[in-house]
Amino acid sequence: MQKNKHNLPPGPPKLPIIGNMHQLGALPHQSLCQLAKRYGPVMLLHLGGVPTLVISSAEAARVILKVNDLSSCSRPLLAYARMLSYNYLDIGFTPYSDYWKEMRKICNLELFSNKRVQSYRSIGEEEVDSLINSISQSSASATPVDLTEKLFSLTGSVILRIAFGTSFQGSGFNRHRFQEVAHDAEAILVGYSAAEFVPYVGWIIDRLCGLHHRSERIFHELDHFFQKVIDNHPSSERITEKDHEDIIDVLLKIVREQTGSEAARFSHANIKALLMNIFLAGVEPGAITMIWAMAELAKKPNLMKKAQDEVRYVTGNKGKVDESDIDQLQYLKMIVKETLRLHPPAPLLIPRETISHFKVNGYEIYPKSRIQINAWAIGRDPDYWNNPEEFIPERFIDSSIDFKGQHFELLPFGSGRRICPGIYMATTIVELGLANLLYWFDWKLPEGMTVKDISMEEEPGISLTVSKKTALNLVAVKFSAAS
Ligand code: HEM
Repeated sequence: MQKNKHNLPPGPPKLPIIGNMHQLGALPHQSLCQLAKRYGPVMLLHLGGVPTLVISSAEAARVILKVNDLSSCSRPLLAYARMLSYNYLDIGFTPYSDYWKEMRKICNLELFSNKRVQSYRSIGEEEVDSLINSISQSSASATPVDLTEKLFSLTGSVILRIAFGTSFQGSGFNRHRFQEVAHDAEAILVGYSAAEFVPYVGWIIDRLCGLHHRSERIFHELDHFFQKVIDNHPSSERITEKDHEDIIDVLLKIVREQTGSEAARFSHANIKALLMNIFLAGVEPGAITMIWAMAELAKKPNLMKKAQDEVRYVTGNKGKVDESDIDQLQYLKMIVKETLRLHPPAPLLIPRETISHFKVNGYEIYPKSRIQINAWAIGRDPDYWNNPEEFIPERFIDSSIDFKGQHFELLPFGSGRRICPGIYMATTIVELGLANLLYWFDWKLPEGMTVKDISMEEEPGISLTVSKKTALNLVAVKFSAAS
């Protein structure tokens, strides 16, 4: 197929069968960033038999995600996404189609609108309160707090209540297993399976390596959980007895209200496919962002102090940071932006596939090309950022740059038609969580540790999201004016 194509982007020479797979390393976004220094910001690799364009500059990302948004807004059919998305009935992994447009409309209007996120507000506040209470207990005994565990628990509890109307106790998952399943499912979704990249025999390799079996196990575990929570949902008459609708209530209502030719178009399988996306997107990326932010601040106590002064000044002696304070926390918002610049939780976004032909940087991009945008590399590009490796929230003072998809040097949520629809929901919980951690406690390093000992290494492995490799343990000292 490549033979009749001309003026393709440059890229490293490939090996038979595996192509450039061996060059991805344990942290593909980092290896690809290095390769881009040699071959340029529009680079062509072969992952097994699949030609893949890797984009590593803000300008090339703009040409793809804005100028050619419609041409580049599909998704490739990933081998294991088929299973986990109920045969592409979801929104995140389904190719561009009328079905995707319908699902996206439901997300934008019904599930993640500002109004809907506001209606979840009390859940976020209650879960943050219980996080603060549990940290207070460790603080009383001066034992280090495992913030990694606590923050995954926070996002897990919030998403369980908002989406599934349940809690850890009711879900049948313990907190550890919940996080493990989310992580495994993400790795399976975009992990480089042999079925994907090795023609004809790839599926045999996956079976021999146990990947196929592992995927089936995760799928059945989640499917069982989704079915159970759907079955436990009240009938239409009883919804009004609840103080708020969760996402399953909203989706069941859509199923019930289908009429005429629409009837049965949207069924339990569609709901479960969407729940799969919400489960995966809702738990890991938010927790990862808060963990990196706290690690960066623990490394720079002067910045931590500045953020604490701000939140304590704005909150005064109310004894609680609530969402109405968050708009005034300008420095905290800069910290979140800076964290997402250096540590985008999905460093290569979600792969795209082109629908029609266009050009980038003079190279021809053909239909059905796979595209990976390296948001991690773009966030560290010295052409756009001064001292790009340094954590400097102040760089956003007097800057209009944000992460809502209009500034291509900062793309943690992607851009264009496929931009993350959960941005508002995600930033709401990240800002609320961080503001409370900074308000209620001073954070110290465990006995014998110095700032140099805080590891900023990333967890190796091929997955949709990349987290901090080691748990973040800090000692919480209750701030006296807050007690
Ligand atoms: C810090 C938190 C989050 C980050 C960094 C993040 C990042 C992303 C990225 C990079 C994409 C792909 C965008 C593209 O292809 O251009 C995406 C898509 C998506 N995100 Fe998020 N996300 C976050 C939180 C959430 C939350 C809380 C939800 C909902 C509960 C959510 C739901 C989705 C969905 C459904 C898609 C697929 C959209 C589509 O393909 O049309 N995300 N997200």
